[in-house]
Amino acid sequence: MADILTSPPPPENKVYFHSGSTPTYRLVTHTSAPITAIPTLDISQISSPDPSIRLSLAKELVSACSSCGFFYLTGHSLSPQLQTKTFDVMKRFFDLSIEEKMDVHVQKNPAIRGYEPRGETKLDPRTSGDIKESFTLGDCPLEPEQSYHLKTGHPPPPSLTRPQNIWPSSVPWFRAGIYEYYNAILPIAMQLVRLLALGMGVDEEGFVREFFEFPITGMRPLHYPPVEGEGDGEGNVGLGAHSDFSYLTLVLQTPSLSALEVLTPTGQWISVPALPNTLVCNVGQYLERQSNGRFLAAVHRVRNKSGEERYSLPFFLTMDHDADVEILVKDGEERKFEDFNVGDLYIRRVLAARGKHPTSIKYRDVLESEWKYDLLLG
Ligand SMILES: O=C(O)CCC(=O)C(=O)O
Ligand SMILES: [Fe+2]
Repeated sequence: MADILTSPPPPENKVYFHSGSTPTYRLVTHTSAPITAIPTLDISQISSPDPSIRLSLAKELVSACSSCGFFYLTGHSLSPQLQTKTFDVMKRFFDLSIEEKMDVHVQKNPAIRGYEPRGETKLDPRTSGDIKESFTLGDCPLEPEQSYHLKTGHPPPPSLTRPQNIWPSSVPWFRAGIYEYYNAILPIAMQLVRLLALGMGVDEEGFVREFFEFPITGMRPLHYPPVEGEGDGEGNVGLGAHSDFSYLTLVLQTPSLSALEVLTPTGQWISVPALPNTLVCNVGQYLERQSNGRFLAAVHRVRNKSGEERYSLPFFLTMDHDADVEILVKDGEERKFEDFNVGDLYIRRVLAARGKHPTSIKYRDVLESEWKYDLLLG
């Protein structure tokens, strides 16, 4: 079945963006009232013994995911100290010399993770490249910080012979600092998953067991230098318009700067300024699919016109790479997506998004239907 987002575009009322592989567009609707700001979900009462409080949070979350696909998250357990320390760690990393950073360049890692300098990616083809630098890491059963054995009850697969992340060995504080944040944000993302399950009317425990035992995760420290100009064309896009290749994304951004912009369902770009002690969260393509399009993988971009250096840290939660996902089609609803295997979909998107990487080149002549998540392991 054709993916609704990649079938031939109608003549007007559409916005183009990058979805990880093929050029994609989204129709602009004119039916709902315009959204001028994203909603806020305050989860400070998430552990309340009163089930009605959790249920009402779950309903708020479902409403945020279906109305705009983006929301602010407050009342979470990330301490202000950890947030400050994490920004410090990111700044120190990006302040290293380009030679030191290129030592962990993404091309040196078969698992397609590592450092990417300014201008190397181009999510919007009209630009000369995204004006940001980044460092990508992700799930790895071999890295002790991720407690694979504890989470799954079994040791890492013996076929896995080397770690999937690469780390700059001369600056151990970077790995330590990034993992401190990773291990604080993952449980918050899982709190949202449980709320979503409750909100969608499925059994929470079963949902987590089936899809989130040792999920695909990604984290990407980002540095955006300031850019000039009003237009969204060449030269001034930090990160081009895209929807996320995740289930849920939680972003920490430099406090008090405005740079992130979200495309509302009615087609307006709205600013999502950083608020103190507040995360920005969004629905990714996996959740959009699983929910049969009821939840929106909202399109967003970054333009840092603040005149200051901006740092941000998205945490991308996906699902277990071996999970088979059935689309939750409601009675009377038209099915919009095919059921899918998480790892197969993931690898297709990753290879397409990094076409010049040695791993992508190696598998270029292999049938796409034969690509498996294991490509990243080996
Ligand atoms: O920098 C940000 O605020 C957002 C980053 C983002 O959208 C991404 O990495 O997918
Ligand atoms: Fe994104």
